[in-house]
Amino acid sequence: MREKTVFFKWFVWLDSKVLGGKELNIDQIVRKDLNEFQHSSVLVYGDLNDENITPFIRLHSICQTGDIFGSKKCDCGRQFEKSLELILDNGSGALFYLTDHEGRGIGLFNKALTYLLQQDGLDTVEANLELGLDVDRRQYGEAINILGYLTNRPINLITNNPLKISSLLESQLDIKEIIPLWTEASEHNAYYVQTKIEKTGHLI
Ligand SMILES: Nc1nc2c(ncn2[C@@H]2O[C@H](COP(=O)(O)OP(=O)(O)OP(=O)(O)O)[C@@H](O)[C@H]2O)c(=O)[nH]1
Repeated sequence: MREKTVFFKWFVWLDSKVLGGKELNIDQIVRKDLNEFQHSSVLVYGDLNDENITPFIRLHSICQTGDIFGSKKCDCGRQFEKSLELILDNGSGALFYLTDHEGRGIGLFNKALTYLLQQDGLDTVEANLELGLDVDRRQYGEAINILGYLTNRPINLITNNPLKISSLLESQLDIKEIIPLWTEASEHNAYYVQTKIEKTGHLI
């Protein structure tokens, strides 16, 4: 754990769909009840446009159980901490916290249902399928758009996920390097991590 205090810039955005597709001014926006919407946001460290540093970018999918409650069933919480450490060590970068990605896009309630199935021995992929849900329905377009406002420079992407990489490459982002993000496996998440490697093709 770091002792040093570090400063980030923090940005949150609003999808115009939430405003009924209308252009509203701030006075009109504050009077709307936006509480029912989960908003994603991004922490920015250093200067993303510094020509001497390629920023490290992490698109982190929300995981209430792992990131907030510290569940060891998955590796999400430790990945969150480690990606921030990588960004700090690099000197510039951004961590997007994507709130419509819970459970790889199936939502928290359905993720809880998959946990019940996993208790009966199904793996994390089989459990989604057993419920008739996609294995992964996450979209990255919103984060990619916001990243475009922050920088047009090449980036290094922190991930092991091949789907994430292909989505970003399809959107013409200039990715210089993929920064792997494995954390120490424990007896609690070994099956989860193994499933990521064997079934969803996460890169070793
Ligand atoms: N459906 C489902 N989702 C889970 C489960 N455990 C964690 N998640 C979600 O998985 C998402 C993270 O996906 P991961 O596969 O761990 O990692 P990734 O984002 O694909 O890849 P990296 O960029 O390498 O971290 C988060 O949204 C978690 O809420 C589970 O058992 N079932």
